[in-house]
Amino acid sequence: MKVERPVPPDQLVERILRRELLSCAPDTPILEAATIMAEKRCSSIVIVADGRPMGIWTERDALAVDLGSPDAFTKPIASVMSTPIKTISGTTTLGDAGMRFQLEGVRHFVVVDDAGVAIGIVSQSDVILRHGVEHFLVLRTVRSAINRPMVTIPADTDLRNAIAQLRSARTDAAVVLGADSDSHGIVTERDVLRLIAGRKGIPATVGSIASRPLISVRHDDSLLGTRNLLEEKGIRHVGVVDDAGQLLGLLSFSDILSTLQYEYVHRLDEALRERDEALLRSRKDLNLAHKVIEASLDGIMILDSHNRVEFVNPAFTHMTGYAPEEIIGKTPSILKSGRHDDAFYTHMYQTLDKQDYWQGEIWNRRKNGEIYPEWLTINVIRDEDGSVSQYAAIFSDITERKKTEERIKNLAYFDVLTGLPNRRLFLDRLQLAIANAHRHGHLMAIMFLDLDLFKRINDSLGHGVGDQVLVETAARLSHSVREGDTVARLGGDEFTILLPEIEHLEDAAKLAERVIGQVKQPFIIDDHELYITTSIGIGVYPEDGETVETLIKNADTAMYRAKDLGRNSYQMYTPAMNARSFERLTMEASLRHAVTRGEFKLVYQVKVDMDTGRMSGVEALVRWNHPEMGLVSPAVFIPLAEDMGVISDIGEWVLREACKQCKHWHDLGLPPVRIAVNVSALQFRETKVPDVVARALRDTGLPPHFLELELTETVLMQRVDEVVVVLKELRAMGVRISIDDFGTGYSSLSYLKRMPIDALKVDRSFVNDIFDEEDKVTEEGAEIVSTIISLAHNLKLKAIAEGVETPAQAAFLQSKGCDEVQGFLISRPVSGEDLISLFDRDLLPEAQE
Ligand SMILES: Nc1nc2c(ncn2[C@@H]2O[C@@H]3COP(=O)(O)O[C@H]4[C@@H](O)[C@H](n5cnc6c(=O)[nH]c(N)nc65)O[C@@H]4COP(=O)(O)O[C@H]3[C@H]2O)c(=O)[nH]1
Repeated sequence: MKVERPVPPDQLVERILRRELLSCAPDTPILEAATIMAEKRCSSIVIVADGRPMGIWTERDALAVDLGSPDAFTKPIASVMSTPIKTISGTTTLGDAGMRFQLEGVRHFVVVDDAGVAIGIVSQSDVILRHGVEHFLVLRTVRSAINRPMVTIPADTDLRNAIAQLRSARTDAAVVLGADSDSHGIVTERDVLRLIAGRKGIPATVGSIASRPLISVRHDDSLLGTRNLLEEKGIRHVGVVDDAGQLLGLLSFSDILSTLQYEYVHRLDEALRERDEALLRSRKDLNLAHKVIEASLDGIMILDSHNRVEFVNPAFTHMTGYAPEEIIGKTPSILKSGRHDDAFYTHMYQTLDKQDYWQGEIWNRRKNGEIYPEWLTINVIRDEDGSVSQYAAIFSDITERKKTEERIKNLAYFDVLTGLPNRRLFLDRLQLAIANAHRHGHLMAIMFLDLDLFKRINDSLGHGVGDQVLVETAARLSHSVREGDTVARLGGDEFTILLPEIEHLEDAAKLAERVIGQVKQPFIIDDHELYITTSIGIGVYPEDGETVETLIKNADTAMYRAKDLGRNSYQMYTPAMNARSFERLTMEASLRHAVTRGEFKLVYQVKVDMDTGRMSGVEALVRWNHPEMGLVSPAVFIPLAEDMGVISDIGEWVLREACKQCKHWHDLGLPPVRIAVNVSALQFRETKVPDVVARALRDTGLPPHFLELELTETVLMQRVDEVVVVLKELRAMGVRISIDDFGTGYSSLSYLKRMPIDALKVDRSFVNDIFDEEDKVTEEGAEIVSTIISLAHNLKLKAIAEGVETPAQAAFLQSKGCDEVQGFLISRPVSGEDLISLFDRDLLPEAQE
């Protein structure tokens, strides 16, 4: 009995069958069949006709042969074989085979192939012993395996009688009793078979064929040792003796098997139950996996080992546009976008080969031709033997993600409104340009640009128009520069130009002139014709700074210098400028406290009635008397105050002070005069002007019709309807309204008509342009002034000219019907005290002459 290496229960019977099948034809004489079996020490022979097993004849059947009848040995085996024969397919698993042995109560199956041809035999012991029994046998004693009564036959018993006893006891062996225990022997079915095969005549008593001595083991020996003994001796039975050496019974190999059988069947049941549970589990798992794959938002594609599509899920179809039937059986190359070269795919397959895994971004093509990016993961699925069985590809469409990334990148480096590089990108490029210039020893330059009075456009025409101006400016700047130069927007109306390489300083200056010329061209936006100018500061590497910070600071300073010097121009940086910007900083700090510290004062400039030559009114002009800097011009600090958000405080102080002064003149008994106060556009927007005015009038006691507010044109074009309401309110109080600097803004006739105003003030730049340097009337200057005057009259408004410096200008204005004039010709702005001397006098120069 050979115990083989344990074989798993899902292995097939064909792996363990014994292929030397003892077989014979149906007409084989019993004698011959018995001889074959005895020689081969085999317990059965299969009777085969045309290759098919018909029946079986076993050692047990040999007991049925009538040994007394000589014909019995020559009878054909077919007449005594057991039939039908039980067969089992070679592809049955050992687990299932074990079950069949148990259920059908047989000890052998003839193994057949698919065509039913006998290919071998398998016994129950073959199956059981393949399952690894040592650990079990070692624990059991011999006594526990004895499960049937011992048959004993005295040695002198007639042989045929003895065989009959074996048959009736349904046992394969019996103890042949000798005179004492040492002379006991054993007789088995095999002995009977040998007798038939021997053809030597039949002995009379069983004692003559018994094998002696009867090999015995002790009752408490382990079954494993006994099994080994049986194997070693090549026998199938042993006697079992107790401690006293008394024979207790016979133990056969099949007894050991029966003992094992219970355990085996138990284990088999357990294995089967486990298998069923595992099957159920895996069926559930499969079901779950199927549902997950179907519902997955990721596209899933399974390819066979030849790279042909086996399966795709609905998400695949959704993303690629290919229905399963359109792609199954094809290779995935149908999805190729053409964006990747062969090297890309080669690398992918090499990685898959090496690592069984590839992940990355890939561009594919949908059925509609659209190319899209996907994030793809491919896993190689291998068989147990390691060969590739499938590829599983899982992917998601990352079009949106890529767009977002792109947007984020753009947001990080580009200005959303104009599409120009933003501050960060500009700084990156500047850093690079400095390094390059340093390495190659060449010059480079940056320009800082700021649109002059851009705030006015925003304030008057709204941010929509302002934005369009910025976009158009960006385009003009981009067209003005060379390839390789960078135009960037730093924010608001601030732009920069980076010239990474210039030969001479003049190159930068020339570009600045070109840019100024470009920006000066009219902007046509939403029916508005806008005239814009720009101030530019230039910083050159290495003269004006060798680091990003100093270059930027100095170009910025140069730009402010350009603005201070009258805008619409450029300035190259000079070290002296830094002193100025320092000045600006100090000025900002002091301006915050100027009102509370009482550093402001008002001066007054008269307006003269052209018809009478008498004072018709007075304009209050603010002055800042800075403790260190001295008198600072409002043209400098008013824009600063607007930027800093302190204009309304200053404005309110001016208003109260002016009203107080005017009331004071009245109280002095001087001829009652009207006082005009400037209100900045920002102040107009930020405060409730009628409330502030009402408070100032009430607190000072000045009657409202002696107060006039001078508003700039830009005020009129803020939210028009609201402005009209406020102006009407002021007019209803009795306050007069005039429009200052008329002609420099963008007011249209239709707006003007709707505005409740009293006068237009012709800007002094136009008055200045009436005559050229040789005192000749200029066509254009004269024309503009005449037009404004007639416009005012057409609208039933007074026309007032400011900045009148010469008698000729005054005469011209008078000839055009201008109602009032104001200017150095008549009087510079003077203190409230000094103004007293101007009352009640003819102030026009002709009258003086
Ligand atoms: N070249 C020349 N200039 C003349 C002549 N006659 C008068 N001026 C100047 O022209 C400016 C007239 O005031 P504006 O156009 O309202 O222009 C004012 C006004 O817009 C603003 N401003 C002055 N005071 C105030 C104020 O109290 N509040 C507000 N919001 N702005 C003020 O500052 C601007 C400048 O004021 P100022 O420096 O006082 O300058 C004054 C005045 O000194 C002349 O014949 N020739």
